Amino acid sequence: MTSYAATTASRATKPILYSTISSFRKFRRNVSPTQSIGFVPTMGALHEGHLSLVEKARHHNDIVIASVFVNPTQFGQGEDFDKYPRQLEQDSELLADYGVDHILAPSIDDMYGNHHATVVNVKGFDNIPEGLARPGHFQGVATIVTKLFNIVQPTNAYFGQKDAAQCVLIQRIVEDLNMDLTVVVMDTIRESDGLAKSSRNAYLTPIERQAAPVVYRSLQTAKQLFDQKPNASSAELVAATRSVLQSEPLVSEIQYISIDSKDTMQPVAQPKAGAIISLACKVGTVRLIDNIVL
Ligand SMILES: Nc1ncnc2c1ncn2[C@@H]1O[C@H](COP(=O)(O)OP(=O)(O)OP(=O)(O)O)[C@@H](O)[C@H]1O
Ligand SMILES: CC(C)(CO)[C@@H](O)C(=O)[O-]
Ligand code: BAL
Repeated sequence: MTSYAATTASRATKPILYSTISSFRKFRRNVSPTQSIGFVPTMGALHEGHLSLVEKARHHNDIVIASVFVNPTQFGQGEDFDKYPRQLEQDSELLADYGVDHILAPSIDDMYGNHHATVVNVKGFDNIPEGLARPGHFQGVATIVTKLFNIVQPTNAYFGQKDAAQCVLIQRIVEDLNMDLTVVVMDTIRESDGLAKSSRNAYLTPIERQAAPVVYRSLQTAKQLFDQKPNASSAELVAATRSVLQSEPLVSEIQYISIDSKDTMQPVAQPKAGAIISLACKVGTVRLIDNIVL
């Protein structure tokens, strides 16, 4: 990452934290239409992946807004909603260092109330591999992101390629619902050993953490095979990826390995350059996802 944080370490103004949608709206109504707003939605527990989005937003907008909201509707039964790390104070300090102007962190009650009945459902996403692995997840994401866009009304919104299907989903919503904003997708930020940064990496035990880079290594193996043999089928590339994952005893479950169109995230049998290979697996009990572009 570049050194924006270092140059702003002594930034005079701290971000303003809004814990209610109505207090945020009072501020938002007074923003001049000539000012651009960069928006970074997050679930908190921030790391350099999130901060790369903030950094980009800071460089390209007059005002930068981040949201911190652990959205219950995108977690399925038995998933980690309850234990998802929550550390708003520490996140606010990081966002201050990176030059964020405003933080929206509403409660679940404020966001959903008692009578919430509207959902946003983008056709097809229940049937892609990540949608099948997490039933209801994409409806939850589509609904909360639409709500956040309505509240924040950003000029530009920033998302990470690590959640590849989420990026395609959000681009679809913006186009289909004629939203007047630009979606910017940023590369996945990795640890030095290749593991994609993720808030959920904190769940890994030290020994699982040592094993976890196998995820990225397995994807790189597929990419190398594709580079050597551009007519390789998806089945061949998936088999190569699977065999690397299976060589690591701490990989306890492979949920899917899939090669998908970059525009729709629908699986393709014969990949072309630009297709995305993505996977979800468990290292110990921790579910990790990752992808790379072929
Ligand atoms: N390593 C990363 N590089 C770039 N962007 C990232 C990275 N990790 C997360 N993001 C992006 O940050 C935004 C907020 O993601 P989120 O708060 O879910 O973080 P996360 O670390 O992916 O958490 P999780 O553990 O839930 O996967 C999303 O747009 C996501 O794609
Ligand atoms: C976009 C998002 C903030 C919606 O809750 C979440 O899915 C995430 O953090 O990627
Ligand atoms: N990073 C995507 C949010 C989720 O896993 O629920």
